[in-house]
Amino acid sequence: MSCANTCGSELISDSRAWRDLQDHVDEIFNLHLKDLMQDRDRCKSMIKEFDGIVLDYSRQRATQCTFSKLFALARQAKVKEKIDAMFSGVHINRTEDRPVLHAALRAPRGVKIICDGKDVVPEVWEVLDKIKCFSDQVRMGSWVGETGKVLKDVVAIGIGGSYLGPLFAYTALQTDPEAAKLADGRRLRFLANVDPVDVSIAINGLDPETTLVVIVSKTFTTGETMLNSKTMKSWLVASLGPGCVAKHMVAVSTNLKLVKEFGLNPDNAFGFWDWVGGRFSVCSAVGILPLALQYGFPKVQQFLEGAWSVDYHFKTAPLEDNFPVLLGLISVWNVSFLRCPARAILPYSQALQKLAPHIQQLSMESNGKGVAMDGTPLNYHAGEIDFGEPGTNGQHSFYQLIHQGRLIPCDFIGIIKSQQAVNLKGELVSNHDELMCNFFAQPDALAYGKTREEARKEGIPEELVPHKMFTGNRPSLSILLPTLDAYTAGQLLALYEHRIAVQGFIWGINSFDQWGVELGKSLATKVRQTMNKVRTKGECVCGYNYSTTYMLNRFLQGEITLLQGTAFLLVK
Ligand SMILES: O=P(O)(O)OC[C@H]1O[C@H](O)[C@H](O)[C@@H](O)[C@@H]1O
Repeated sequence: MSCANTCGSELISDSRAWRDLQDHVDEIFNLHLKDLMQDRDRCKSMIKEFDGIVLDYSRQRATQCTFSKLFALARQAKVKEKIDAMFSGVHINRTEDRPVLHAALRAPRGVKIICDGKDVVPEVWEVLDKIKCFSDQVRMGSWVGETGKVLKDVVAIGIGGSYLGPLFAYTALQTDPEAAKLADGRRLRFLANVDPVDVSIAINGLDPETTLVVIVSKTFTTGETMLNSKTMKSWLVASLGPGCVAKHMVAVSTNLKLVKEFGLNPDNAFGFWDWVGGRFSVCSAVGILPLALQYGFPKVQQFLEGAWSVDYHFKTAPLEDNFPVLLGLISVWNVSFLRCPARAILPYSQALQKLAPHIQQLSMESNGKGVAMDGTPLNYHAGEIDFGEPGTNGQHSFYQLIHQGRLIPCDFIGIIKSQQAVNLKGELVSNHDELMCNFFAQPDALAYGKTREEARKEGIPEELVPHKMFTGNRPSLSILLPTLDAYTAGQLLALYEHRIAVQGFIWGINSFDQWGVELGKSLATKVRQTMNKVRTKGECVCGYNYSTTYMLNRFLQGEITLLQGTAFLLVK
């Protein structure tokens, strides 16, 4: 029974557009991609270009009729109206009563984006101008450390949305020749995990005299970031004295009160706003400050321009030509109708190695929800499991499952002109062409497969035929970018950000909160108190179930065993 009948609430699954798609699934299950790919007109209608990006979604298990039905679903879910509401500063993050305006972070000067009666773009540029000024000073050596040395190394402390997006962008530009030149002599490290091992990796080879620490935390309360910040502060102070903090530590946060309480000068803080969700904050000071310190502000501005190009397209293009809408609809089709549990993100570029980890948070934290906006439990799955690796590494790892195991729609991302050209004499193709051969081969291998007859024709022994045949009919889409630079990295970021929002708009969920991460955090607080009492007062572990009590005791006693073991070794 649909919820509409029991509690007066409408889920998208109650709509005719949804049921129409459900009825259409069997028709699609009877078709094979190898046949669909014969239809040139169909393929032609499923290849689109926008601002240098080529999107080919002809290898989706879908016909033109499927897409008409998907557009009807988008209209039913009021996707266009929701996009407009987002760009107009409506509080679409209803559970937190906040607007969702990360697009305003990359709006060019002069564009007006009104939020609660106020144009937010001038405030955005005030912070960007401050970042430009500060990063120029540090890079040019007019802002120096406690002992007068240039601060050539940066450690950016932050986790989740205050880490993954900036890391993606940093890595994408690291091997871009122009960006690399701008970063010459500088190092940017990220410190996310509260694991002391991560601290030791972050500071390995760094000198406190030449290191600037940037604390990045939207709330300035995240346990991991706060402990790492204190650890880094003590590392700096131990060698440079307490007065060094003003020159060696700055912060990015929406909570400037807590920044001050931490002991930082508010002048050394770069603000942003509640209307920027953590995982959507790459284009705020969260990403822009560390990236500008590494690559210089003008380079990072190109990243903002690339993202804005997609923002503007998303806001203005009709549904049928709108890349994020198309991508979002494809994912809804695969998850909710073809029942695919996951999505593989497969960039054929080593520089995009941190794309999948960023999308994991962006997508799974946004759409991993069980109730609709009004609290009604969903009777369909929202969200998917995102994972991926750069090609061809993934091919030698998990592609087996994608070719012969589970049905996993794949995003293939290719680059026309590599950041690094290597052309060896005597080789059939250049190294980048070699990489891209795989980008072109894999989608067809997945779509066409290999029949029993084809396997037999190859002379494969009969008993091995079932093992060496491929069912095919496995969906993928391909995105081809002209090059990988700051601009296209920004485009790619915005494409995924908006695609994920579209999925949430259709599923009727709130993609902009993340209450699901809270429960584990609050239980950890209880464990922290227990650990402290056991270690400092010798109290016993109590108030937990048998399993947790056992494991906690084992952990707490383990240290003693280890110490005894060490002592034994010493005695020996
Ligand atoms: O930026 P912060 O406030 O430190 O938050 C860092 C991260 O922690 C939380 O647990 C959330 O799940 C993330 O969405 C957030 O990005």
